[in-house]
Amino acid sequence: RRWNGVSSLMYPNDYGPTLFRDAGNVTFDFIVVGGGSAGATVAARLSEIPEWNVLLLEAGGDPPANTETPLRFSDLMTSDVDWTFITEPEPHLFGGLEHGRCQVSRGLMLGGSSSMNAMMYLRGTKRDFDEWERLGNTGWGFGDVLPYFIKSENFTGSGGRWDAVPHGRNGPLTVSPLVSIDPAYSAVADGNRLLRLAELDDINRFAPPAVGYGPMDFTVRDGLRCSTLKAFLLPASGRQNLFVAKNVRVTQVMMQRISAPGGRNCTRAVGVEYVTPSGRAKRVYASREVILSAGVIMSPQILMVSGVGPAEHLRQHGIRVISDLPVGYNYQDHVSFAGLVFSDRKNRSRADISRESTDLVRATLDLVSAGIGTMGLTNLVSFVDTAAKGRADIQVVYLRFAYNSTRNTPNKRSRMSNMFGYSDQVARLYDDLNILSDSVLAIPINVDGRSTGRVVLRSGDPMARPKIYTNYLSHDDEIETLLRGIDFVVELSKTKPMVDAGLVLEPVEFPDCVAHAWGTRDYWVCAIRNVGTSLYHPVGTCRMGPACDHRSVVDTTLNVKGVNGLRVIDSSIMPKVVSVNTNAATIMIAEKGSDIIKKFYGKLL
Ligand SMILES: Cc1cc2nc3c(=O)[nH]c(=O)nc-3n(C[C@H](O)[C@H](O)[C@H](O)COP(=O)(O)OP(=O)(O)OC[C@H]3O[C@@H](n4cnc5c(N)ncnc54)[C@H](O)[C@@H]3O)c2cc1C
Repeated sequence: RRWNGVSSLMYPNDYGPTLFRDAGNVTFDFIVVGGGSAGATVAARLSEIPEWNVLLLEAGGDPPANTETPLRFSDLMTSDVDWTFITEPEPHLFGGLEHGRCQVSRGLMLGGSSSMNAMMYLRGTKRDFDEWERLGNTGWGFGDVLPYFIKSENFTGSGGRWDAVPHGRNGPLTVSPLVSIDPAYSAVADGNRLLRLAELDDINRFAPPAVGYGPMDFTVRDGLRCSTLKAFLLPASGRQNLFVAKNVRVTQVMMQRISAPGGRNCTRAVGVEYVTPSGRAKRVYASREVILSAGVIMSPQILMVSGVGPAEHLRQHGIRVISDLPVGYNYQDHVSFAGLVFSDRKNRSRADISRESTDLVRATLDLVSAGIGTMGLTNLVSFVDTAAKGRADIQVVYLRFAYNSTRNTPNKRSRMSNMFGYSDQVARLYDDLNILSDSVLAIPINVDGRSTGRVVLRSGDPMARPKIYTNYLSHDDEIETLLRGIDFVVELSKTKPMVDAGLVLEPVEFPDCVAHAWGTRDYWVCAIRNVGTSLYHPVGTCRMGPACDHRSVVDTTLNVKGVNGLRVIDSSIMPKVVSVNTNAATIMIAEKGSDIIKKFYGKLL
């Protein structure tokens, strides 16, 4: 076992070397592919059944120590533990992003994206899950999924924050209300109130629907990140029946034609092929099931190279078709606009700015070392109903960048390029402001989008990265929603608390949009298309649906249609993206998926 430098964690043993020696002779009951938000949870839950042997194969290794400190989460982006997928160029999009493409970060390590995300714990609304049910997914309505959110959760809030209806205390996933000492917190909150937003003390309380502003809860334990690795996998890793192999890239699911009773033939998943860290191809077998939890990009890729996907597309790449399914379609995400930058205390002397900024960073990090959770200003969120639909269509998150910090990153690229995929030219606009004072970004996110994109194979080679077409903003009303989100932030900038606090909205002019005057509608439309980007919530590429639904890949028990012994359990099964960040809903899917499997084999107590 290996010690983690920041906390006293010991990561699971690497079963890989033993597996590579014995492969061919070993069969497991279940093979779980990918140890991310979903996969780590599924592997841990299935291994609760002592007579099941569970093998977890993860392409990455242990998370580095800097994954632990919440405020440092953006250091991980585009690092060695990020897959850093890049989309294809698309007309009218991404002009201000590097190479005209959009970055899609995903964790490449145990815990997957839960080891690199911003830890915001938001579940989604009642309406989100009732919509899944309305689409034919019986058993996935709000009343069905709520118990699984509660089952996971160890909510640390007390006093007025404890509410036994939506929250749980007995689960492994620590969810904590955080503390912020950032002075901008109250200015932004007071500004929100003046814009007639209600103050919410618990955004995961589902009635009434969350429209308003308030503090978020985070997957943070004692001031440090609580990934699914930490919550689920580590406590289970002493079990004799759970085997975790690291740095193992699964390339394909192995299928076998079998004769079923009654003379019917069917196809069954019998194991996986994988590549060892030294590049050798190997096989390992599963007697019961293979479970794909490789996430929204890689689960569809593995399916397609294994013969499960759109028939014509597979044939184009010379792949024999086993089940003709719409794998890779229904790519859904939340488009965000990080082009609204406030300078903080710019009118002060440079020496004062530098000292105050350093003091705030130090005091905030001292909270972490005292075991107190903080994400600074990021603790705060707004959900705005910009079109009076009775539900939020815009989420606004607020991020502070300390004075002269955006250029100081581990990989020497601007933090703006690492976080948002900005081109050097665009990132420089932010860096130039940041050497004058702290910067505060208010980022409107469209949580009510309709566009769907697609993940397709680049080639039949399983090691090739798939192509991603986002198709963002293909409906005009999606631009309108973001425009109203921008309006909200512009109005916020004019409120007295913001003005008094010295938070000044800067006229950041993106080079491709200088034909329009900053602040005009035409300017914002141009800017949205130019630098509008992912906030890393893509889902949906192995869509769940009822048996008769030709748009879906898995049924409501998460079985891949047309193949026995193969399920997908991760964020890719969402039929529709939830209207908030996607980690909590993914963990819920993993919890419910694990119970579905236990029930199928008569093991659910
Ligand atoms: C930078 C960032 C910030 C985010 N912030 C938030 C937030 O604050 N709150 C929130 O709710 N959501 C957030 N999200 C989104 C959320 O983390 C994801 O929706 C969620 O983690 C997805 O879970 P998953 O299990 O589907 O995939 P992942 O967690 O990505 O797991 C997939 C795993 O499979 C492994 N894998 C892939 N291919 C293979 C293969 N061929 N062989 C073996 N292993 C493989 C990967 O390495 C990875 O470990 C963020 C995401 C990112 C990237």
